Amino acid sequence: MERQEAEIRVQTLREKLEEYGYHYYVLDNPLVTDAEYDQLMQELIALEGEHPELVSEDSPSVRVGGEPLPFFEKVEHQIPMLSLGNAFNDQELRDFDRRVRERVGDEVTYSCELKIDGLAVSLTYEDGKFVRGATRGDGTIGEDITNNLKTIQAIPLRLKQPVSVEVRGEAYMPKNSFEALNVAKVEAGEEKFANPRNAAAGSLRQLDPKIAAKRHLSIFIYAIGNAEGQDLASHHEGLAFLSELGFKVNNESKHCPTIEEVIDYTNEWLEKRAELPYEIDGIVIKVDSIEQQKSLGFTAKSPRWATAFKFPAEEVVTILRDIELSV
Ligand SMILES: CC(C)(CNC(=O)c1ccc(Oc2ccccc2)cc1)c1ccc2c(N)nc(N)nc2n1
Repeated sequence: MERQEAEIRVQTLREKLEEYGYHYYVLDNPLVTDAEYDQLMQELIALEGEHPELVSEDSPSVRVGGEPLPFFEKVEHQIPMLSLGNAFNDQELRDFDRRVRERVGDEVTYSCELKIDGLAVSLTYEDGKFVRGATRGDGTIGEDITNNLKTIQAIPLRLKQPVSVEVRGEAYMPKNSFEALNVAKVEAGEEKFANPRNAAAGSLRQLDPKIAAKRHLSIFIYAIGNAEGQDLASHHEGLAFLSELGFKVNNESKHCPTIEEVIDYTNEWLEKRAELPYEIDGIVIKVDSIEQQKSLGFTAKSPRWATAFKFPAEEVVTILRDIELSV
């Protein structure tokens, strides 16, 4: 195929793969079969191999992973990745609500989200292009794992709007990928991973992105770092904005007008968590109003306007349920 024709075909393939990838990995709603997707990807990789001058760093082909790195560079988060305070029972949730009301008054509503049991990462986009991804690290300094994150199909290489934004999310390994990986580990005589969180962290710490590419990781985006730049009034508007940009946002989040509804939501998901295709270790509760978030501010390392309601480890709940059933 001569160059001009190849250039047009490469562009067409990129657009198709980007659209198909978005529907399959972000919307969980495939437009084509895996075989058709893989066939188009192999055609793109072959054409880029014949015409190296056509390769660009935001081509979908980078998702199969490039060359291994000797080590990971350190990177400083422009906006710190803060941690969350914890609540372990309903009373501690009511205490959180009381402290919030003491500062902002009684007109407060909450946004509740599933707390995905994975690895917190930060993604930086310039003019809509994915330019850097990093681990949380100590909240200020993380490790540059851009090449590994590019292999996560749910991470857009190009946003639907050419905005410069820094977002945070939880990279995770779905339960079925975790089970399959551990079967392969046992067959290879290797040590199994203890849980999907360790498996996701271990995959993203690989210096060879071709290994990360085979681990079928995914991600849910849950915060805009430089939210100051956007004129968003509420947290749930922020989540809608992230979704409009093309990010995968968890759709189980719920707007809860009162702390009693927050408590109902935590009980609902403590019961339903086993049905989810990924592991969660709790619920994150955030004051929904950005203005109220600003007046609540932060402690040394956490927002006063958010907390995490922690669930007991999943296997413990399973054993307890078995005991209850047996008596
Ligand atoms: C609330 C926040 C801590 C994110 N927010 C931030 O990291 C953050 C960081 C600086 C901010 O503003 C500052 C800017 C400059 C200096 C200090 C703060 C605001 C928010 C958080 C942490 C973990 C989460 C998790 N595991 N799951 C979900 N679903 N949500 C989560 N949300």
